[in-house]
Amino acid sequence: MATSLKAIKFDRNSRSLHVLDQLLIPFQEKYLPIYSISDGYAVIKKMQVRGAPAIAIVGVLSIIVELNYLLKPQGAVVQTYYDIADVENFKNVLIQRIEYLVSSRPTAVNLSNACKDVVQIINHSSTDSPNTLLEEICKYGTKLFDDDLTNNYKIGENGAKFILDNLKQQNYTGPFSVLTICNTGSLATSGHGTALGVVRSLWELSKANKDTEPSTKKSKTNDGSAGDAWLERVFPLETRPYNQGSRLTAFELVYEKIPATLITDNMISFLLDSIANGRVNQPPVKAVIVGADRIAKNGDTANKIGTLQLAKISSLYPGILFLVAAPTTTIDPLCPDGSHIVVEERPADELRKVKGGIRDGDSYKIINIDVAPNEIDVWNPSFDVTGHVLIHGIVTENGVLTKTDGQFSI
Ligand SMILES: CSC[C@H]1O[C@H](OP(=O)(O)O)[C@H](O)[C@@H]1O
Repeated sequence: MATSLKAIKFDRNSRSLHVLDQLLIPFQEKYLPIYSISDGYAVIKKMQVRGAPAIAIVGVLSIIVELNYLLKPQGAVVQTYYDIADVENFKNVLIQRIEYLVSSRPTAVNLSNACKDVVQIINHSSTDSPNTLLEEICKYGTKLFDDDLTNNYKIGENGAKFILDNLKQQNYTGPFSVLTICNTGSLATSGHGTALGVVRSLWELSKANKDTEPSTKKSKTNDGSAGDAWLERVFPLETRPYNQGSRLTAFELVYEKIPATLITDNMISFLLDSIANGRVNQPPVKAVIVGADRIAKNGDTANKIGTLQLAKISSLYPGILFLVAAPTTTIDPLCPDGSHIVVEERPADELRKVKGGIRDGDSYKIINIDVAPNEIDVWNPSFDVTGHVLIHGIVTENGVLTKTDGQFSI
């Protein structure tokens, strides 16, 4: 299978949108055309597209492709939602369809923030021309896409330097490992990633420490002096029940040739114990880097289910940084703390069944298999909320937020 890592393909001339069906990764690479807000809702709801930044981008681009088609002669004939001749009706119906889009996944704030921005554009636009409104929304959507990629590289560098600087302050030298959960890479964003973007940048930045003699070290930490530690291995968690870790993050790490060892979500404690007592001969874990779907004003963070457990366990091991990596668009200043975050619950069958691939020649056939009795009740929260007390830093494109007297000032 090709190793394309682009989750989203948007042609800015034709304004056509295609998304990678992530339910099929790593077994098949298939791009799905998106023609409308309804298509955007469907791929986000089904998690064919997932990742807080990616769903915001696809959401806004689906608005653009809907309007772009609707405002063409052939589109006007088949559309059934809008009365283009009545601008107020047009705007009101468009806002209603955007509100429907936001309901696809309630926890990640990026989608609702981006859609709020588009509604602002609609409500404050001075134009009565749907075509002019389309151009205004298109300008916003392409900037959202471009800014996400730019921000991810900044997040990556800020996080990598923070980790290396922290290790230098600990006088730690040599190889180290990191843990991560879910998928927060190119498949969850416009590219590079957030937490996995920190891993990518850490791999590049610290490689210099591994490859050169102390006297000629090139890698720089925040204080500008050469660092003496380097990333040796990544431990991605499988991340049941959707398996973003085993299917998506493992795929990205193999693609990047970054050494990685996949573990199940229930191996965290034994891995950390086994490294500490020498049962497992791997470099010590010195950082846990996770993504975010919504960061409250006090730093409490909603992220993939399993993140809270990872934070609690790693807090028992001295010297392990627990970092959240996310663009500032994931911060919700209107949410005072984690108790106010709505946690999406997903369909029971996503836990009772597992999707996998059966080799079929040089390709795979996708199958669903039952892994639990159909009659069993299921609780399937897609996220959990990690208290700010367990978080050492929040890595953003503007720098790393840290606590003073135990409190974040966001
Ligand atoms: C940079 S992705 C942020 C966030 O989104 C993922 O959730 P999902 O796969 O359900 O969309 C996961 O929680 C990531 O940490």
